[in-house]
Amino acid sequence: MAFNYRRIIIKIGSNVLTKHNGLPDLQRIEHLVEQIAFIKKQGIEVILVSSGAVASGRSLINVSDKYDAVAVRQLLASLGQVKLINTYSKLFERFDILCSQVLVTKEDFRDRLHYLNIKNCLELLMQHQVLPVVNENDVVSVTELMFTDNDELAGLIASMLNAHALILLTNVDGIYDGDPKLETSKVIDEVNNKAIDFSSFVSSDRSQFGRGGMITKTHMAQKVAQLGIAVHIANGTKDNILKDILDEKAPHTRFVPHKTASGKKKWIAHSETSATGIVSVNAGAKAALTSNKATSLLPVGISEIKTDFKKGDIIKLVDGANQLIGLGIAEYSSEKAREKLGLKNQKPLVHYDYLYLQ
Ligand SMILES: Nc1ncnc2c1ncn2[C@@H]1O[C@H](COP(=O)(O)OP(=O)(O)O)[C@@H](O)[C@H]1O
Ligand SMILES: N[C@@H](CCC(=O)OP(=O)(O)O)C(=O)O
Repeated sequence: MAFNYRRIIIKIGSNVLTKHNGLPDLQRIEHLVEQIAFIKKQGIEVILVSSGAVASGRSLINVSDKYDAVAVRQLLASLGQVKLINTYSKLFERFDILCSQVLVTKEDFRDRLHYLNIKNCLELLMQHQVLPVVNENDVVSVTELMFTDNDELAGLIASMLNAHALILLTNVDGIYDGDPKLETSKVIDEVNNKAIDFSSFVSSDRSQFGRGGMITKTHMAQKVAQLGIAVHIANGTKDNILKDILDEKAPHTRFVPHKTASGKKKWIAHSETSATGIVSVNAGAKAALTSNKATSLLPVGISEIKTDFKKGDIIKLVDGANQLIGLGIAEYSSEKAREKLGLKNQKPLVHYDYLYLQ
C-alpha cells in the first residue's frame, strides 16, 4: 500500500449506505465490509464511524408526517441502529472480525475526563482486535446537544486516537473546484494550504440524506490535517475505493497533514463548545500568536477579559472584531488575569503547549 498508515478512521456517510429510495444498500455495505476486513488483515487498525441508523429505521417502519422531525429521527434511529449494527456484525463475522457498537453524544466529550473515558474504551477495543463501529446516539442527541454531523464526530475520534489518516466516504469523488454537477468542475486532488477559502466554490448543498454538507467536511478536514492527520475525501459508492485510496489509484481529495500536534492540543482543538471564558487580545498579540513562531499568550497582549473562567478551563481567544483566533487552557483564573491585564513580565495566561490556533 502506497500510504503507510497504521491507524485509520473510516467514516461512511448515509448516502453511501443507502439507495436512491433512502433504504439501506446491502450490497454496498457488504462490499465496504469486505474492503475493511482486507485492510484490517494487513495489520492496520481501523475504527469505523458509520451513519445509517435513520436510513435503516426507514426500512422498518412507516411514520406518519404528523410527528415533528426530531421525534421521527429518534424513532427511526432507535429502531435502525439495531438493524445497522446487526448487519455489520453478521458481515464482519464472515471475516472472523468482532465488531462493537459505540454510541456517543457531544456531552461525552465535554471535559478532559469524559474525553479520556471514551479514548480508553476505544483503545481497549483495539487492543483486543475489535472493530469499533461508532455513531452518534441520535435517540438522545437533540438540537444543541447534536454534532453538526458524523464528519465532526469522525474528526474528533481521529484526533483523539492519534490516527494517521481519516477517510471520509461520501457520494462524490472529492471536493470539486465548482458545482460537482458541472462537467467543467474538477476534483481538487491535494489541499496543503490552510488558507484556502472553500466557500467560494463549495455550496451549502447537501446530498439527499446527508446532514452537514461538503462545507462542514472541508472545515473539519482542514482542522484535522492541521493537527497532523491526513484526510481523504472520496466516493464510497465506487468499487474498491478504500483499497484504491491506499494504493493511490483513486482520484479524490487529500488534505496533506501538517506537523503532528500533541494529544492535549488535539483535545483543545475540538473543545470549543466546552470553553467557559472569552479573552480578547490586542493586535500585537494576534500578530505574534498567528506568526510561525511558537508564542504563548501574555497578559500584556490581553485587551479584555470578556467572561469569567477558572484555572484549567478551556478559554476562547478572540480579536478586536470578536473573531475566534484560537482556544487554550487557562494557567490561572479570570480574577488573577484581570489583576495582570496589560502588565509586562507576567506568567503567560495560555502557554503555547496548551494553545490551539484556528
Ligand atoms: N464543491 C463541491 N464539491 C463536492 N461536493 C459538493 C460541493 N459543493 C456542494 N457539494 C455537495 O456536498 C455533498 C456531500 O456532502 P454531504 O451531503 O454532507 O454527504 P455525506 O452524507 O456523505 O456526509 C455532495 O453530494 C454535493 O452535492
Ligand atoms: N447519526 C445519523 C447520521 C448523521 C449524519 O451525519 O449523516 P451523514 O451526513 O450522512 O454522515 C444516522 O446514523 O442516521
